[in-house]
Amino acid sequence: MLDTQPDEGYTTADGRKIGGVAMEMKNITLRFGGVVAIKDISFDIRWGEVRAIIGPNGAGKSSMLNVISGFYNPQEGEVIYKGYRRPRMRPYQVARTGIARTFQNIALFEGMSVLDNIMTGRLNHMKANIFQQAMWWGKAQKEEEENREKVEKVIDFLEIQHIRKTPVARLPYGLKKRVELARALAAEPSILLLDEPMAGMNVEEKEDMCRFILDVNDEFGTTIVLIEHDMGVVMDLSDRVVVMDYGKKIGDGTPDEVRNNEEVIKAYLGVTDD
Ligand SMILES: Nc1ncnc2c1ncn2[C@@H]1O[C@H](COP(=O)(O)OP(=O)(O)OP(=O)(O)O)[C@@H](O)[C@H]1O
Repeated sequence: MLDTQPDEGYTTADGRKIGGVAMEMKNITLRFGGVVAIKDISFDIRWGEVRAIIGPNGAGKSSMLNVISGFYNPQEGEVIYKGYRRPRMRPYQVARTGIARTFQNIALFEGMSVLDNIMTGRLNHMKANIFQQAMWWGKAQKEEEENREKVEKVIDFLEIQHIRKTPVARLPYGLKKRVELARALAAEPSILLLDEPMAGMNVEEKEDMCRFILDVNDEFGTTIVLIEHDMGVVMDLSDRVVVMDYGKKIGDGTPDEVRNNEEVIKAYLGVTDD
């Protein structure tokens, strides 16, 4: 059943067109035993948007990303995706609906090359069965070529040609994070979820990552939902920001609106009276 009507979206201050609602989180509550990680939170994500989720440690941000990616199913509330209520799904099923993610702690195959790691991002696009793959028959061969082509495009885009054969274990932290982004992008997602993409990076690595995130959004029109602690980064990158605190939503709006929200200032930005 259609729960949301498509609407026109809006135009950002810098002239980018943001589309209608892609996903709506409606009254989401998520509990772990006695701990309420998310309390009755609602917000939406629009096509083409860079949407940030911020908040202090333990606010429930990762839990929210895990609800979006299907890793957790909330006890209460609904996820409306593309106008339809999403049934309970497992993460791989959600991935097939065009949602890819990166993790707070890098989750790559350390012993495998960069190229092979990124190829695993194409798994959802592989349809040929094992027998066809083993025999290298038509369909499997064509599929393999297509997958390689897509992966090479991502490698070029993220400027990691020089390390394509390097085992991930040998890479510095910033490049590992970029490879993780590459693997998520190889899935050609409509919505990309980034859990603290800049965490642990030095200034230069952060600048690179910011540029790549904006380029992905611009070039492929990918909708991006990101959790980030660096407020400068959040304010620079995001079109709209959801602010969480102790599992509740305490703010939602443009970076400027959020920056000037009294509750947010008190709870999160920690501005003192002097
Ligand atoms: N798998 C789990 N089992 C039990 N409690 C959990 C689980 N995952 C999260 N929590 C609890 O839910 C609350 C929200 O945690 P969550 O990791 O979502 O917060 P966060 O805002 O992402 O924090 P951080 O910024 O530190 O990553 C915390 O109290 C946390 O201890």
